[in-house]
Amino acid sequence: MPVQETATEVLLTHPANKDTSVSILKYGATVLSWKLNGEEQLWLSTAAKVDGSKPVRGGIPLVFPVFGKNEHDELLSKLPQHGLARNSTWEFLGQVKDSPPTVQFGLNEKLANPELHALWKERFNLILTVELGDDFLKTAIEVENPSTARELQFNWLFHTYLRIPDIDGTMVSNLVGTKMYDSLLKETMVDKHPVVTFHEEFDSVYQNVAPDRVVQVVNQGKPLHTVKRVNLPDTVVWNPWVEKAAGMADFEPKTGYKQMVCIEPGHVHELVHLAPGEKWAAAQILSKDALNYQAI
Ligand SMILES: O=P(O)(O)OC[C@H]1O[C@H](O)[C@H](O)[C@@H](O)[C@@H]1O
Repeated sequence: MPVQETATEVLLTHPANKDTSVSILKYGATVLSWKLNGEEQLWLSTAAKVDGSKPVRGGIPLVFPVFGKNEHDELLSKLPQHGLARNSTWEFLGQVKDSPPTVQFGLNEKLANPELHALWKERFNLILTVELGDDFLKTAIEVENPSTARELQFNWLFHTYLRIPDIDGTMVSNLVGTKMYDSLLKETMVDKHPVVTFHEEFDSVYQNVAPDRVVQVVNQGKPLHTVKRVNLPDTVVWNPWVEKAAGMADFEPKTGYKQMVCIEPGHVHELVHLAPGEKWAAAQILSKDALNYQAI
């Protein structure tokens, strides 16, 4: 059975390879696991809540309509960090394609977590499409503004926790020369490092990354993850390191920061402005490609 649904999750198995699968929690429409030929590609905290009591720590949480905390926008500033999509239960819309197996989930203002929607009373229709290829995982989002009168303003981001063997010896490529906002220093600069490496907490928003730049996570010279973006200009890179991991109750094991790096394609530096009746679409594609140094 390529698609199995339980009360809380949807599991897709590739018809040509039973060891390639993806599981999605209806809460947050959060991808919890993506196995490629039996090998897990995503990091999920062993203390992650999957009972709907809080957003999932790991996998691919969905960030909408605000990334981080917005201090300026009159409407968005009332929402908690990262908005309401990751803490709302989405509707499973079913399978839309057999090959590769593809499913959809939907969220709108009626289904959204009512306490959070009360803080941001906009109308919206979201459709998440998850496609399990034999060598890739594609997550695509469509946002519709159903209002006939009001513009919809939002951020979107796929908060992807990638699994790595060790943060030492791991680097992230193809971001050199890109303007970045260092969220820890609260400074904007151009990253001149040929690759990103990790020695302490790292939290930066790379802005307007050229659309053809393919971000790769490389460990000991071996390309582990390739992240492609469709209509997502920004990329957040995050590793919490020792102290931040220690401060998160749902982050376990505490040494787990060594086994993960978040590469988060999004539209977060600026808001998307969506006119009444209009749609906006974007996607992330994860794969394991050969090394491709586009910029050093
Ligand atoms: O703890 P959360 O609300 O899930 O946020 C986790 C992280 O998300 C993003 O990567 C931000 O850039 C970080 O500043 C934040 O700490």
